[in-house]
Amino acid sequence: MLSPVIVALDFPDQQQALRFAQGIDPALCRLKVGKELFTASGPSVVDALHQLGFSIFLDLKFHDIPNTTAQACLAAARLGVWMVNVHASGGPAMLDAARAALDKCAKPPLLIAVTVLTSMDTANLRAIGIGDSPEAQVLRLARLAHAAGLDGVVASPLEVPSLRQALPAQFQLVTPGVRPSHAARDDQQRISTPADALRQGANHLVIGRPITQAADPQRALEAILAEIRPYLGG
Ligand SMILES: O=C(O)c1cc(=O)[nH]c(=O)n1[C@@H]1O[C@H](COP(=O)(O)O)[C@@H](O)[C@H]1O
Repeated sequence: MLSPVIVALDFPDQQQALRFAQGIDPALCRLKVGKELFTASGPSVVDALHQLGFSIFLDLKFHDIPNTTAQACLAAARLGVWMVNVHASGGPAMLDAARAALDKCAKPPLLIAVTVLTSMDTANLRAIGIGDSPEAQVLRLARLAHAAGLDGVVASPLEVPSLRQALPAQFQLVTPGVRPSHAARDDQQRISTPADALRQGANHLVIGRPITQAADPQRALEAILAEIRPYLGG
């Protein structure tokens, strides 16, 4: 089974991340290395996770001038990761530069754009000068990302239906803010269950604390997979 679950490895250091990863079957999920873990441990954690057999989403959400972003994407590609991301709000020139840089790679990682963070709601958007709803802003940024030739976007599960309608089927939808019905919401605002996200057309589910903080993470992962099995293609 090609699992849609990407476990967010939000740990403070490599030792804790590897201890967690050693208790998880790489056939059941991919792993996401984000800012906390990568800042603490650097590329060595990516190498170690590759050696354990995991595919890695390097989630550093690059957002900078086009040249800097493009070079950062290339550096990520050299680590052999499966997926990298940038902020769509970096604008068309930045997205084009990231795409052009990765197109030079023999085997480029998937290039994904973050739209509106799942921790943001209408009030937060208004506070940074955006009067549109999260859904309208997500759609605008996703169209920009698609026009620049990116492989997909990160958005909350709540926007998946409108994104699926507006963009081609092969455009990848990566959804954090996913919570099994029994789990705490934490700091996420725009959430849904794993089954709902897939039913609406999400391709990949990013799930952190409901798995990483579980008493038995492998069991928590298996329970989520059992819940979503009816919605998996193939
Ligand atoms: O790019 C992401 O992965 C991301 C984008 C977003 O809009 N919201 C979001 O929560 N994430 C990431 O998804 C993960 C969610 O973790 P949990 O809230 O613990 O499930 C974290 O690692 C976030 O950095």
